[in-house]
Amino acid sequence: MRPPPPRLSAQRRPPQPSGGNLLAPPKLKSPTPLRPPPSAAATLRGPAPRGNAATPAGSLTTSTLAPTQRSSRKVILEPGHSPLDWAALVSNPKNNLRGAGLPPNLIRVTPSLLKSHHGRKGVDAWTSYNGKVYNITPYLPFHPGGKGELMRGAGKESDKLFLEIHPWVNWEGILGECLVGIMVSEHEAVGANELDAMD
Ligand code: HEM
Repeated sequence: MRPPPPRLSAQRRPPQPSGGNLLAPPKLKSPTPLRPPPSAAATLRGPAPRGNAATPAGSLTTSTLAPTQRSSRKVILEPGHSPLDWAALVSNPKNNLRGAGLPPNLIRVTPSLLKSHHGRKGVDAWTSYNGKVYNITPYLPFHPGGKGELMRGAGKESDKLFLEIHPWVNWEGILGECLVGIMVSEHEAVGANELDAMD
C-alpha cells in the first residue's frame, strides 16, 4: 500500500491527475510572444505551412528528416540582393524587369521562342510556369538558391523543378513584374505577337 500524498492546502494546489503527486509544469500563455513577427521578406513567400498541435504552424525547430537530408542549399547573396532589395526593385515602375525590346502587352511565346531565351551570350533567360513566361534574368542575383539553380529552368518550363524544391514559394508574388507573355503552341503565334491584337 502507498503512503498518502503530503497534504497541501486545497486553495494553493492545482487539480492533479489521479495517482500523480508531481506538480504540473507551469502553463505558457500563448506561443505568440516567443515568436518574432514575420519579416517583410516572408511576406513575399506563400502562406506558412500549416501545423498541428505538436508542430505549430511556423515552428521550424523540428524536422522528421535526418540531419544529412536537412542541409540547406541556400547561398549567400551579394550585398544589395536581399529579398527586401528585390521587393524595392519590383515596386519601382520605372524598372522594366520584362526585358528590352518587348511590346508593353503580353506576348505569345512558342516553345522555340522560349528555348531561344537561354540566358547565354547576353540573351535574357526566360522560363515558364503554369503556362506563363517570365524573364528570370533580373532575379538571378537575388535567388536564394543561387544563379545556377535558377538557370536550370532557363529556356524551358520550370514547373516540375520549382514544385519539387519549394512549392510554398509565391512565384507570382516575386516574379509578377517579370511576366513576358503566355505559352502557345508553335503554330499559334500568327501575325503580330501581341495578345490584344488577336481578339
Ligand atoms: C529552375 C527553377 C528553380 C530551381 C531549380 C530552384 C532552386 C532552389 C534551391 C535549391 C533553393 C535552396 C533551397 C534550400 O535548400 O533551402 C531555392 C530557394 C529559393 N528559391 Fe528557388 N529555384 C528555382 C526557381 C525559383 C523561382 C522562379 C523563384 C521565385 C519565383 C524562387 C525563389 C526561391 C526562394 C524564395 C527561395 C528561398 C526559399 C526559402 O527560404 O524557403 N526559386 N531555390
